[in-house]
Amino acid sequence: MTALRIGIAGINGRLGRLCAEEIEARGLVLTGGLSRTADPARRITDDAAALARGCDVVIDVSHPDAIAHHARVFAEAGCGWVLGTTGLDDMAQTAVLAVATTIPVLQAANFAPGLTMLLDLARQLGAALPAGAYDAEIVETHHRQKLDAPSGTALAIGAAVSEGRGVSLADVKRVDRTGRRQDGEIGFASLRAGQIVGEHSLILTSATEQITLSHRAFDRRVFADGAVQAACWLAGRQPGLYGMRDVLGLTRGA
Ligand SMILES: NC(=O)C1=CN([C@@H]2O[C@H](COP(=O)(O)OP(=O)(O)OC[C@H]3O[C@@H](n4cnc5c(N)ncnc54)[C@H](OP(=O)(O)O)[C@@H]3O)[C@@H](O)[C@H]2O)C=CC1
Ligand SMILES: O=C(O)C1=N[C@H](C(=O)O)C[C@H](O)C1
Repeated sequence: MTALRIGIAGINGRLGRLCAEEIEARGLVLTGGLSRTADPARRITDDAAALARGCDVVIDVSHPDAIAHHARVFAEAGCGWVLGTTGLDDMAQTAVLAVATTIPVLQAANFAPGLTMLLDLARQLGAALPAGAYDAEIVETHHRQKLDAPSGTALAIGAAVSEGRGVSLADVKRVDRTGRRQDGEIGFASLRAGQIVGEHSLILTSATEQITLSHRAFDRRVFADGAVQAACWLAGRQPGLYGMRDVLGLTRGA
């Protein structure tokens, strides 16, 4: 059996570097990386197509502006795509969905297992606690270098609550909190400070009680570990769009 060949788009970034370490720690083959600055001595190319041709799976933790291009060239190369980059605009997200008919794509705003579980719980709470009685607010806190807001994870939590409520997040999402709160809104607040790795809370408040689901990542390795686990799981799968719950073998709960 030949060893799984994994590449990393965004290999010089905070998470990309840790994914490289995790691949090597597991004895897997790190084929190379993608950066805007090639470094052949470290097997780093600036050509996404060249990287993809030599890989079974590419872990993508790069930048939203690169995603539409990656979609095109990874589909041409026929490699698997573990996509953790967040902050995608509608065009990039549409490109991701389109190539998932050609190659296996695993998209996850958050590779941590605990957060994957939290999404299921958020959907259940959304379904159980009526929008007219329970106000949903999502608070996320990250390091000062983070580019996108709300975080991809916060949006995924909002989407899970919306799904439970049978509505589309786009119709109820509120980031600008000027004005009176309307029933059914899902509000987002983003804090940026220091080197905080990533914290998310979903707060549901009625007139008489409050329930909070919280997750705190205090070591970025939780994401690197999940990303590499996802790459191993994705290799050789049929084309399609997958998520971390598939990797964890979670079945749809009530
Ligand atoms: N799914 C998950 O669990 C997680 C997802 N993330 C997401 O992963 C992404 C990367 O995060 P992080 O590692 O902290 O970010 P970094 O900024 O540290 O790394 C991103 C890398 O992408 C490259 N890059 C920057 N701009 C561009 C561009 N315009 N086109 C192509 N490449 C570019 C840079 O490398 P170079 O200069 O070498 O080109 C940079 O090192 C973010 O979207 C973040 O939200 C982060 C943590 C967890
Ligand atoms: O940029 C980060 O750091 C993180 N980004 C992801 C997101 O936007 O949700 C996941 C994690 O919270 C860290």
